[in-house]
Order: sequence, then structure tokens, then C-alpha cells
Amino acid sequence: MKIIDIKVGRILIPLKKPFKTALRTVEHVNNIIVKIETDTGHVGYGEAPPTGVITGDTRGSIAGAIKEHIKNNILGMDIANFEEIMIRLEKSLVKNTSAKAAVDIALYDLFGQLYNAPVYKLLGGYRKEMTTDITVSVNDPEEMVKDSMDAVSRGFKTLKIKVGKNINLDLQRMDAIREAVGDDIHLRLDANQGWSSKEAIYAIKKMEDKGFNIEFVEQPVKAEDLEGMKAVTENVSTLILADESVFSPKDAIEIIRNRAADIINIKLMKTGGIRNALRICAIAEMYGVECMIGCMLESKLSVTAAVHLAAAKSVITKVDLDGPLLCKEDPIEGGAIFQDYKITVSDDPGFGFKNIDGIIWDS
Ligand SMILES: C[C@H](N)C(=O)N[C@H](CCC(=O)O)C(=O)O
Ligand SMILES: [Mg+2]
Repeated sequence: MKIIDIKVGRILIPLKKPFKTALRTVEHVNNIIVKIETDTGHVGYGEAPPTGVITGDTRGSIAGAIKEHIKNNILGMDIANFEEIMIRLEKSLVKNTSAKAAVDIALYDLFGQLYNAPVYKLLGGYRKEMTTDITVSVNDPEEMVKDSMDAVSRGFKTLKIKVGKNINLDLQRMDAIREAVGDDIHLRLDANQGWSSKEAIYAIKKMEDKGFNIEFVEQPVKAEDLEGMKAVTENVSTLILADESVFSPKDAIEIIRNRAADIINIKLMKTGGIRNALRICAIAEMYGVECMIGCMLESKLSVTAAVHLAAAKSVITKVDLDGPLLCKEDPIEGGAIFQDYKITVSDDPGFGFKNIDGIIWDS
């Protein structure tokens, strides 16, 4: 199964409502799609979102990295020679983790098809089903209560609440949401780097005093402020999860060894794909640290790859793979099955994609 061409395209999917975090507001999934064609007729698909405020990647940089740096390094390679292809992909250029993730995902899709097995089974085959949370965008408290209650009425038991815009308003948001949803709903908070270390300690302690029982707080402080995050982790009882602070396996080692956070959020767009994500899983296992699997604003295409990783690895104990649920449409036939909070992997070879509508291919 030899690689004969790599095509780059774009997909545009409207969101059900604007997605708002402390870092940005987005109304569409507007992502790069990669298609790797082989001489046997098998095709592998990958996807990458331009999450400039987190990864630094833009649609132009992702497309350029694939077309101008990665493509020629792996054209003609046999998928059976998987390790060599992966090394070439890694060495094609530094950084550009989203472009690398898109190609890595397409290659894993082909790897599964080569051995006629779903990727999650090749990686460990730990489970077939998982439960995702759903994100509540940061808005005024009334709108966030409404969105939280909508999610609860759809059966979601875990909400990921976006905060980090204004510490006092964030506390009002949490007061209103906890009161509305009651004590049985799990609440996760994601400040997306919006608080200072002192603000985070103040706010989290307030919520602890009120008995809010927050499952964890994600990325309370700036990505590079590891000392600040360590201070938060040391000074509160609530678990702290590192997201934007951990891209590479080396970052994971640094966070874990410095005890700067309790949990690591793995996203394929930060690691550069499944290969490095597996390394982070191994590191976390060695140190006895749990991981969450997360996503950016991605369609079912690349989120399916994250689902397979989570299905393969027991160290991934928390799931934030709601990207496809935030989209108004699902143009992808095949892949993982999303039924509100329940996600199931299919046993089709690779990632099981059958057809994707609406891609505009670059010439
Ligand atoms: C979509 C997912 N639940 C999520 O919240 N991801 C964000 C980043 C998403 C983005 O800005 O594209 C996160 O965990 O920080
Ligand atoms: Mg996050």
C-alpha cells in the first residue's frame, strides 16, 4: 500500500451557537482536510483546525506545512513501513503540530486498513464506549444557566463550563449554574489561561467553601506560567488539569515531575497526532497520572481519531470530545458514532470513514 498522492482541502460547518472561551469566539468549524491516496485504492483522511490562539496554526500554515514540507518526504512510502513514515513526518519541520496531526491521523487510518482492523484495537482495544462532557460557552450567567439546563435535559451528566473572563463574574456564573443544575451534575471548569495564579486560588477556594464539588479546573493560568499553575495545584484541594501547558511528551514530563498539575489534557492537535499522544499516555501511566482526551473545534473526522485513542488506553479516564456535538451538521459518513453524551467506536478498518461531503479541494 504505497502513498501516491496527498491532497489538501477545506471543510466549513456552522456551529449550533457561537463557541466562546476566554481566548476566542468562533462560529464555524473551518478546517483543513487531508486525503492520502494509495496505489491499492485505499484512502486515509485527516483533519486540522486553525487554532491560532493555542497552537499558533492557521489554515494557511497547515496547508503550507503539508504541501511544502511534509508531502514530498512521505510520497512513495509503503504504509507497511509505518515507523519510517512517522519519523519522516516528525522530521519534516518543527512545531506545526496541527498539520502533523492531520497527516498522522490519515496515516493511522491507512495503517488500520492495511491490517483490516480498527485503529483502537491495534493500539490496545481497552473499551468500545465512552461518555463525553459538553462545553458551556462563557456568556452572561443567565445564558449559561439556560445552556447548562438544555444539556442536562439532553441527558448530559458532565458539563465543561468556560470561565476566565472576569473572576467575580465567573463566581456568579458558577453560583447560578450549580444552583440550577443541582448537586448530581458533574461540573468541570476551563479558564483557558484567563486567571492569575492568585485569582485562581481565591476563586477555587471560594467554590470549595461553598461545597460546589468541582471535578477539576482546567488551565487556570497562562500556558507558560508553570510556577503559577504549581502554586494553584499546591494551594487548593480541587484537581488541576493542564491543557495549553502540555503539547509534547517533554512538556508532560515537566508538568508531572514538578507536580504543576494533577491531570493532563491530551489533544491530537497539540501533540502532532497519535504517535506523540501514545508517548504521553505511557509517561502518565509510569507516573500514575490520569489523562483526559480533549479536542479543539473539530468535526467528527479528527475527533474519531481521538475516540480511537481513548478507546485503546486505560490511562485516559476523562473525555471532552464534544466537537461534533457543537456542529450543526455532520458531513462525515462513518467514523465514531455520537449519540449525545455516548460515543461508540465502530469496528470498521482504520477509522471507518466512508464518505465526506462538502470538501473543497485545493488545486
Ligand atoms: C471543544 C472542547 N470541548 C474545548 O473546550 N476545547 C478547548 C479549546 C477549543 C478551541 O478554542 O478550539 C479547550 O479545551 O481549551
Ligand atoms: Mg482547555
